[in-house]
Amino acid sequence: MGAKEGAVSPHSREESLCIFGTGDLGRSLGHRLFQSGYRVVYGSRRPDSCGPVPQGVLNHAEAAQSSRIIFLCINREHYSFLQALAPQLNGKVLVDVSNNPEKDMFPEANAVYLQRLLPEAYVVKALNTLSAWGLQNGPSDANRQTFICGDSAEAKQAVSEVCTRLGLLVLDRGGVGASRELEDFPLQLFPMWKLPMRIAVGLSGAFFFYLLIRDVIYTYVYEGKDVSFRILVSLANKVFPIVSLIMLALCYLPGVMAALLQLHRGTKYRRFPDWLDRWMLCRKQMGLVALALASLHVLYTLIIPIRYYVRYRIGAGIISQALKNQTTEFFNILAWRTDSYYSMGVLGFALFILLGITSLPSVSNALSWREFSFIQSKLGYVTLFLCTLHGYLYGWDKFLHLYSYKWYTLPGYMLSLVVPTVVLGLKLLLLLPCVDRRLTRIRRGWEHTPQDPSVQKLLI
Ligand SMILES: NC(=O)C1=CN([C@@H]2O[C@H](COP(=O)(O)OP(=O)(O)OC[C@H]3O[C@@H](n4cnc5c(N)ncnc54)[C@H](OP(=O)(O)O)[C@@H]3O)[C@@H](O)[C@H]2O)C=CC1
Ligand SMILES: [Fe+3]
Repeated sequence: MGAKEGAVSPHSREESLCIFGTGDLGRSLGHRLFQSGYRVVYGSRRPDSCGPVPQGVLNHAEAAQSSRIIFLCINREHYSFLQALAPQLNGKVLVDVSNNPEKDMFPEANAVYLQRLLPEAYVVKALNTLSAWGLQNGPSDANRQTFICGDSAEAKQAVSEVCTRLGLLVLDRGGVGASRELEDFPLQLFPMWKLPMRIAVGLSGAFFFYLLIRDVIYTYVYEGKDVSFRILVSLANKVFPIVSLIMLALCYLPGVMAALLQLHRGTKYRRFPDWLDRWMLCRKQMGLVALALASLHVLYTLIIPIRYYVRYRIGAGIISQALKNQTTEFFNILAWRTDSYYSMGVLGFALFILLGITSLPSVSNALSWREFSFIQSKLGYVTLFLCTLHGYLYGWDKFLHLYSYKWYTLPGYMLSLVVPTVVLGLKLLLLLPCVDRRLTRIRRGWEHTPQDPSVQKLLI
C-alpha cells in the first residue's frame, strides 16, 4: 500500500475540494464547504446549464484535476461513467456519499462497487447518514455524527479532517467492507424502538380488552348498568399504569436472567442467546416507553377530582348522608393506606424520571460508568420496588379477599404485579451473600470451566 498511500498527503484549508453532481446534496455540501473556508470546484455533465452553485463548475475531467478529494454526489446507478475518467481519478480520494432507496438492491455495497470500478483510487464512504437539508442548516445535535469507512487510513484521515472542519463528529467504522452497514443506516426507522413499541401495543391491547370485558361488559350483562363512559378515563388509567409497571419490570428481567444464566453455566465466557442480547439492547427504549405510560397515569390521576362522574358521586353521597342525618366515621387505617400508596407512587415516579433523564445521551455522556450503572441499576431496582409497592398498597384490602375472585375476575393491576414481583424476588435471590460472591467470581473471570472447548477458544 506504501506507494499508493503516499499519493494522499494532508491537505491545507486553501486546497480546493471537488464535488461531482450539482443536485440537492452536491449543492448543500458545496455550500457548507464554502462557508467553512474551502474552495469548491464542481464537476458536472452540463457545466454551462446546471444553474447557480456556490462556486465554479467545470466538466468532470477538468474538475477532477483541481482536487485530491472528490465528493461523488451522484446516484450509484450512474457510477459506470466514472470508469472512463480513470486516468484523472487514479490516486484520488473518492468520497462515496450514496444511499439506496431499498435494502439489498445490489449484490455489493455502493462503495465496494466503486472501488471495484476504480481500483487505483482511494474510496472512502462518508456523509451518507446526513441529509441535504441537515447539511444546509448547519450542525445541530441531531445530525452531527457521520460514519466513515475505507481501506486507506490516510484517505480516511483526509476526509475526516474536512468533516471535522464542517463541525461533524466522525466515527470510524473500519474498512470499505463496512460500507454495507453504513448504507443500511438511513433505511432503518427507529430500529431499537420496534420491540418495545410492539410489547407496549400488545400489552395495552390485551389489558384493554380484559378490562373492557371485566369492568364494562360484565357490569352491563349482570347488573344492567351502562358504564361505558368509563372507557375513556377509568379504563385508560388502569391500562397505562399496568403496562408501564410490566415494562419497567421487563427492563430488569433480562439482566436478572443473564445473571442466572451465568450462574448456571459457571462462566461468563459464553455468548447469551440472541433473543436475550436483543432484549438487553432495547432496555433503554423499553424504559422510556414505560416512563411515557407512567406519565400518562399521573396526568389521568390528576384529572380525577374534576371529572363529572366523580363530582356527581361525591355530591350525591354528601346529600344522601345529609338527608339521612348520617356522618362517616374517619378510618385511620384507610388514611394511612391511601397516603402510603400515593407517596410510594410519587417517589417511584420521581425516581423513574431520574432514570429517564440519565438515559439521555447528553446526560449519560457526562456520567462515569460507575455513576451511570449506580443510577440505572441500583436506583432502577428501587424505582421498580416503589412502583410495585404502590400497586400492592392500592389493592391492600382486595388482596385480603383474593380467594373471592375467580381467575377471570381478578383486577387488572393484580395481574400486572406478577412480573415485577418475580423480578424483585429473583433480584433478592441474587443479592444473597453466597450467590452474590459466586456471581462476582464468575464476572471477574476467576471461575470458568477451562475444559469447555468454547471457553478455551475465548481464552486463547
Ligand atoms: N439528498 C440527500 O439528502 C442525500 C443524498 N445522498 C446521496 O447523494 C447522492 C446524490 O443525491 P441527490 O443530490 O439528492 O440527487 P440528485 O438527483 O438531486 O442529484 C444527482 C446529481 O447527479 C448527477 N447525475 C445525474 N445523472 C447522471 C448521470 N447519468 N451521469 C452522471 N451524473 C449524473 C447530476 O448532476 P449534474 O447534472 O451536475 O451532472 C445530478 O444533479 C445519491 O447517491 C444519494 O443517495 C446521501 C445522503 C443524503
Ligand atoms: Fe397508580
